Amino acid sequence: MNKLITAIKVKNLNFYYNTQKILEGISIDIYQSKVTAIIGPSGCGKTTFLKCLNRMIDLEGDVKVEGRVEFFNQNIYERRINLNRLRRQVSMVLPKPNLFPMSVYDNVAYGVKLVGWRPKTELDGIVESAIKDADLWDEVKNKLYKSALELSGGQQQRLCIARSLAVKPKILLMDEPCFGLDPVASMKVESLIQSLRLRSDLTMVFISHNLQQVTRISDFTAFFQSNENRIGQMVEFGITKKIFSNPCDSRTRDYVLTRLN
Ligand SMILES: Nc1ncnc2c1ncn2[C@@H]1O[C@H](COP(=O)(O)OP(=O)(O)OP(=O)(O)O)[C@@H](O)[C@H]1O
Repeated sequence: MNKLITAIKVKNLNFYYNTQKILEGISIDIYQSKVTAIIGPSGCGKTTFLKCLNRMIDLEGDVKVEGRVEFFNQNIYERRINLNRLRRQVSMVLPKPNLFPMSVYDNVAYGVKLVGWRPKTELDGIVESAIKDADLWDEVKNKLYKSALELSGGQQQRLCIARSLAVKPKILLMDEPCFGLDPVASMKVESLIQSLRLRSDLTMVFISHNLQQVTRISDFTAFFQSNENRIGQMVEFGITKKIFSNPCDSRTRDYVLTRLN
Protein backbone atom coordinates (compact mmCIF):
# COMPACT_ATOMS: atom_id res chain seq x y z
CA MET A 1 0.00 0.00 0.00
CA ASN A 2 1.26 3.51 -0.85
CA LYS A 3 2.03 5.94 1.95
CA LEU A 4 -1.18 6.78 3.75
CA ILE A 5 -2.21 10.38 4.31
CA THR A 6 -4.59 11.14 7.17
CA ALA A 7 -7.61 13.17 6.06
CA ILE A 8 -9.41 13.08 9.40
CA LYS A 9 -7.69 12.36 12.69
CA VAL A 10 -9.96 11.65 15.65
CA LYS A 11 -8.22 11.84 19.02
CA ASN A 12 -9.78 10.50 22.18
CA LEU A 13 -13.34 11.52 21.29
CA ASN A 14 -16.02 11.36 23.98
CA PHE A 15 -19.57 12.26 23.11
CA TYR A 16 -22.65 12.94 25.26
CA TYR A 17 -26.35 13.41 24.48
CA ASN A 18 -27.52 15.62 27.35
CA THR A 19 -25.41 14.18 30.16
CA GLN A 20 -25.49 10.62 28.88
CA LYS A 21 -22.19 9.36 27.55
CA ILE A 22 -22.65 7.69 24.16
CA LEU A 23 -19.10 7.37 22.83
CA GLU A 24 -15.84 7.00 24.75
CA GLY A 25 -12.19 7.27 23.83
CA ILE A 26 -12.50 6.97 20.06
CA SER A 27 -9.20 7.50 18.23
CA ILE A 28 -8.96 6.73 14.54
CA ASP A 29 -7.26 7.96 11.37
CA ILE A 30 -9.42 8.19 8.26
CA TYR A 31 -7.08 7.87 5.30
CA GLN A 32 -7.28 10.03 2.22
CA SER A 33 -8.57 8.39 -0.99
CA LYS A 34 -9.51 5.23 0.91
CA VAL A 35 -12.86 3.75 1.86
CA THR A 36 -13.43 3.16 5.57
CA ALA A 37 -16.38 1.10 6.80
CA ILE A 38 -17.88 1.48 10.27
CA ILE A 39 -19.54 -1.69 11.52
CA GLY A 40 -21.08 -2.77 14.80
CA PRO A 41 -24.33 -3.72 16.53
CA SER A 42 -27.33 -1.44 16.54
CA GLY A 43 -27.15 1.41 19.05
CA CYS A 44 -23.37 1.37 19.58
CA GLY A 45 -23.00 4.92 18.26
CA LYS A 46 -21.97 4.56 14.60
CA THR A 47 -24.30 7.28 13.31
CA THR A 48 -23.42 9.54 16.21
CA PHE A 49 -19.73 9.09 15.39
CA LEU A 50 -20.26 9.85 11.69
CA LYS A 51 -22.16 13.04 12.54
CA CYS A 52 -19.25 14.14 14.78
CA LEU A 53 -16.97 14.15 11.70
CA ASN A 54 -18.65 17.16 10.07
CA ARG A 55 -20.42 18.64 13.09
CA MET A 56 -23.87 17.61 11.87
CA ILE A 57 -24.07 16.48 15.49
CA ASP A 58 -24.42 20.13 16.54
CA LEU A 59 -27.92 20.04 15.04
CA GLU A 60 -29.03 17.39 17.55
CA GLY A 61 -29.52 19.86 20.42
CA ASP A 62 -27.97 19.37 23.84
CA VAL A 63 -24.72 17.61 22.95
CA LYS A 64 -21.16 17.67 24.25
CA VAL A 65 -18.03 16.67 22.39
CA GLU A 66 -14.67 16.15 24.08
CA GLY A 67 -11.38 15.37 22.36
CA ARG A 68 -10.33 16.45 18.88
CA VAL A 69 -11.46 15.85 15.32
CA GLU A 70 -8.88 17.22 12.89
CA PHE A 71 -9.70 17.65 9.23
CA PHE A 72 -6.36 17.98 7.46
CA ASN A 73 -4.78 19.12 10.73
CA GLN A 74 -7.44 21.68 11.68
CA ASN A 75 -9.57 20.99 14.74
CA ILE A 76 -13.15 21.23 13.45
CA TYR A 77 -14.45 21.98 16.97
CA GLU A 78 -12.56 25.28 17.06
CA ARG A 79 -14.80 28.33 17.36
CA ARG A 80 -13.64 30.02 14.17
CA ILE A 81 -14.51 27.08 11.91
CA ASN A 82 -16.86 27.89 9.01
CA LEU A 83 -19.54 25.21 9.38
CA ASN A 84 -21.07 25.61 5.91
CA ARG A 85 -17.66 25.21 4.32
CA LEU A 86 -16.84 22.23 6.56
CA ARG A 87 -20.09 20.45 5.66
CA ARG A 88 -19.46 21.02 1.94
CA GLN A 89 -15.99 19.54 2.27
CA VAL A 90 -17.16 16.71 4.52
CA SER A 91 -20.54 15.91 3.04
CA MET A 92 -23.04 13.44 4.44
CA VAL A 93 -25.56 11.12 2.78
CA LEU A 94 -28.31 9.82 5.07
CA PRO A 95 -29.87 6.33 5.12
CA LYS A 96 -33.14 7.53 3.60
CA PRO A 97 -32.98 9.85 0.58
CA ASN A 98 -33.71 13.40 1.75
CA LEU A 99 -34.25 15.18 -1.56
CA PHE A 100 -35.98 18.55 -1.74
CA PRO A 101 -39.41 18.72 -3.42
CA MET A 102 -37.79 20.22 -6.51
CA SER A 103 -36.66 19.01 -9.92
CA VAL A 104 -33.80 16.56 -10.37
CA TYR A 105 -31.70 19.44 -11.75
CA ASP A 106 -32.49 21.86 -8.92
CA ASN A 107 -31.68 19.27 -6.27
CA VAL A 108 -28.17 18.84 -7.65
CA ALA A 109 -27.68 22.55 -8.35
CA TYR A 110 -28.93 23.57 -4.89
CA GLY A 111 -25.67 23.36 -2.93
CA VAL A 112 -23.63 24.77 -5.82
CA LYS A 113 -25.88 27.85 -5.98
CA LEU A 114 -25.44 28.40 -2.24
CA VAL A 115 -21.69 28.75 -2.73
CA GLY A 116 -22.09 31.58 -5.26
CA TRP A 117 -23.54 32.66 -8.60
CA ARG A 118 -22.40 30.88 -11.75
CA PRO A 119 -23.39 31.28 -15.40
CA LYS A 120 -26.15 28.85 -16.44
CA THR A 121 -23.90 26.94 -18.87
CA GLU A 122 -21.34 26.34 -16.13
CA LEU A 123 -24.04 25.21 -13.70
CA ASP A 124 -25.45 22.85 -16.36
CA GLY A 125 -21.99 21.32 -16.75
CA ILE A 126 -21.55 20.82 -12.99
CA VAL A 127 -25.00 19.22 -12.65
CA GLU A 128 -24.43 16.90 -15.60
CA SER A 129 -21.02 15.78 -14.44
CA ALA A 130 -22.20 15.16 -10.83
CA ILE A 131 -25.13 13.06 -12.10
CA LYS A 132 -22.77 11.16 -14.40
CA ASP A 133 -20.35 10.60 -11.51
CA ALA A 134 -23.28 9.13 -9.57
CA ASP A 135 -23.95 6.65 -12.44
CA LEU A 136 -27.41 8.10 -12.92
CA TRP A 137 -27.22 10.17 -16.10
CA ASP A 138 -28.77 7.66 -18.52
CA GLU A 139 -31.69 7.12 -16.15
CA VAL A 140 -32.54 10.79 -15.57
CA LYS A 141 -31.23 12.78 -18.54
CA ASN A 142 -34.77 13.06 -19.94
CA LYS A 143 -36.28 13.86 -16.54
CA LEU A 144 -34.02 16.68 -15.37
CA TYR A 145 -36.92 19.10 -14.90
CA LYS A 146 -39.31 16.58 -13.34
CA SER A 147 -39.72 16.23 -9.60
CA ALA A 148 -36.89 14.28 -7.99
CA LEU A 149 -39.50 12.68 -5.74
CA GLU A 150 -40.84 10.73 -8.75
CA LEU A 151 -37.61 8.71 -8.98
CA SER A 152 -37.31 5.24 -7.46
CA GLY A 153 -35.80 4.88 -3.98
CA GLY A 154 -32.46 3.70 -5.37
CA GLN A 155 -32.35 6.50 -7.94
CA GLN A 156 -33.18 9.02 -5.21
CA GLN A 157 -30.30 7.73 -3.11
CA ARG A 158 -27.87 8.03 -6.06
CA LEU A 159 -29.23 11.55 -6.67
CA CYS A 160 -28.43 12.42 -3.04
CA ILE A 161 -24.88 11.23 -3.73
CA ALA A 162 -24.83 13.36 -6.94
CA ARG A 163 -26.00 16.36 -4.91
CA SER A 164 -23.10 15.83 -2.51
CA LEU A 165 -20.58 15.30 -5.33
CA ALA A 166 -21.67 18.54 -7.06
CA VAL A 167 -20.02 20.64 -4.34
CA LYS A 168 -16.79 18.67 -4.71
CA PRO A 169 -16.40 17.30 -1.19
CA LYS A 170 -13.08 15.93 -0.01
CA ILE A 171 -14.87 13.41 2.20
CA LEU A 172 -18.17 11.65 1.60
CA LEU A 173 -19.81 10.22 4.73
CA MET A 174 -22.57 7.70 4.03
CA ASP A 175 -24.83 6.36 6.74
CA GLU A 176 -26.18 3.00 5.55
CA PRO A 177 -26.44 4.18 1.93
CA CYS A 178 -28.30 1.01 0.90
CA PHE A 179 -30.82 1.12 3.74
CA GLY A 180 -34.23 -0.16 2.66
CA LEU A 181 -33.20 -0.72 -0.98
CA ASP A 182 -33.98 -3.94 -2.85
CA PRO A 183 -30.97 -6.07 -3.86
CA VAL A 184 -30.76 -4.62 -7.39
CA ALA A 185 -30.94 -0.99 -6.23
CA SER A 186 -28.52 -1.80 -3.43
CA MET A 187 -26.05 -3.31 -5.88
CA LYS A 188 -26.22 -0.14 -8.02
CA VAL A 189 -25.30 2.02 -5.02
CA GLU A 190 -22.50 -0.43 -4.24
CA SER A 191 -21.18 -0.26 -7.84
CA LEU A 192 -21.30 3.51 -7.60
CA ILE A 193 -19.14 3.42 -4.47
CA GLN A 194 -16.78 1.06 -6.32
CA SER A 195 -16.45 3.51 -9.21
CA LEU A 196 -15.95 6.49 -6.87
CA ARG A 197 -13.21 4.49 -5.20
CA LEU A 198 -11.05 5.03 -8.28
CA ARG A 199 -11.02 8.77 -7.64
CA SER A 200 -7.95 9.88 -5.73
CA ASP A 201 -9.61 13.18 -4.76
CA LEU A 202 -12.36 11.50 -2.71
CA THR A 203 -12.26 9.80 0.69
CA MET A 204 -15.30 7.79 1.78
CA VAL A 205 -16.59 6.60 5.14
CA PHE A 206 -19.72 4.50 5.30
CA ILE A 207 -21.77 2.59 7.85
CA SER A 208 -23.15 -0.80 6.89
CA HIS A 209 -24.76 -3.80 8.54
CA ASN A 210 -24.08 -5.82 5.38
CA LEU A 211 -20.69 -7.33 6.10
CA GLN A 212 -20.37 -9.01 2.71
CA GLN A 213 -20.72 -5.57 1.19
CA VAL A 214 -18.11 -4.18 3.59
CA THR A 215 -15.59 -6.82 2.46
CA ARG A 216 -16.26 -5.92 -1.18
CA ILE A 217 -15.99 -2.15 -1.07
CA SER A 218 -13.89 -0.99 1.87
CA ASP A 219 -10.15 -0.69 2.40
CA PHE A 220 -10.33 -0.22 6.18
CA THR A 221 -12.87 -1.28 8.77
CA ALA A 222 -13.59 0.04 12.26
CA PHE A 223 -15.59 -2.19 14.58
CA PHE A 224 -17.63 -0.40 17.25
CA GLN A 225 -19.41 -2.02 20.19
CA SER A 226 -21.03 -0.85 23.43
CA ASN A 227 -19.26 -1.79 26.65
CA GLU A 228 -20.93 -3.11 29.81
CA ASN A 229 -22.04 0.46 30.65
CA ARG A 230 -23.70 0.77 27.23
CA ILE A 231 -21.12 3.28 26.03
CA GLY A 232 -19.90 2.93 22.45
CA GLN A 233 -16.22 2.23 21.92
CA MET A 234 -14.05 1.36 18.95
CA VAL A 235 -12.90 -2.18 19.59
CA GLU A 236 -10.66 -2.53 16.55
CA PHE A 237 -9.59 -0.73 13.40
CA GLY A 238 -7.54 -2.12 10.53
CA ILE A 239 -7.29 -3.24 6.96
CA THR A 240 -10.62 -4.81 6.02
CA LYS A 241 -9.04 -8.09 4.87
CA LYS A 242 -7.33 -8.47 8.23
CA ILE A 243 -10.40 -7.53 10.28
CA PHE A 244 -12.40 -10.21 8.47
CA SER A 245 -9.74 -12.92 8.33
CA ASN A 246 -7.59 -12.47 11.41
CA PRO A 247 -8.87 -9.81 13.83
CA CYS A 248 -6.85 -9.06 16.96
CA ASP A 249 -9.80 -8.84 19.35
CA SER A 250 -12.09 -11.76 20.18
CA ARG A 251 -15.12 -9.41 20.21
CA THR A 252 -14.42 -8.48 16.60
CA ARG A 253 -14.02 -12.14 15.70
CA ASP A 254 -17.34 -13.05 17.34
CA TYR A 255 -19.23 -10.23 15.61
CA VAL A 256 -17.72 -10.75 12.19
CA LEU A 257 -17.86 -14.54 12.12
CA THR A 258 -21.46 -14.84 13.31
CA ARG A 259 -22.61 -12.43 10.64
CA LEU A 260 -20.51 -13.56 7.70
CA ASN A 261 -21.28 -17.25 7.84
N1 LIG B 1 -30.92 12.70 19.26
C1 LIG B 1 -30.65 11.83 20.24
N2 LIG B 1 -30.85 12.14 21.54
C2 LIG B 1 -30.56 11.26 22.53
N3 LIG B 1 -30.03 10.04 22.33
C3 LIG B 1 -29.81 9.68 21.06
C4 LIG B 1 -30.11 10.53 19.95
N4 LIG B 1 -29.77 9.89 18.80
C5 LIG B 1 -29.29 8.68 19.18
N5 LIG B 1 -29.31 8.55 20.53
C6 LIG B 1 -28.83 7.40 21.31
O1 LIG B 1 -27.43 7.27 21.07
C7 LIG B 1 -27.06 5.89 21.01
C8 LIG B 1 -26.30 5.63 19.72
O2 LIG B 1 -27.19 5.81 18.62
P1 LIG B 1 -26.70 5.71 17.12
O3 LIG B 1 -27.86 6.00 16.23
O4 LIG B 1 -25.48 6.54 16.95
O5 LIG B 1 -26.30 4.16 17.01
P2 LIG B 1 -25.99 3.28 15.71
O6 LIG B 1 -24.85 2.38 16.06
O7 LIG B 1 -25.84 4.16 14.53
O8 LIG B 1 -27.33 2.41 15.58
P3 LIG B 1 -28.01 1.74 14.28
O9 LIG B 1 -27.06 0.71 13.76
O10 LIG B 1 -29.27 1.11 14.84
O11 LIG B 1 -28.31 2.86 13.32
C9 LIG B 1 -28.36 5.09 21.15
O12 LIG B 1 -28.47 4.68 22.49
C10 LIG B 1 -29.43 6.09 20.81
O13 LIG B 1 -30.63 5.80 21.49
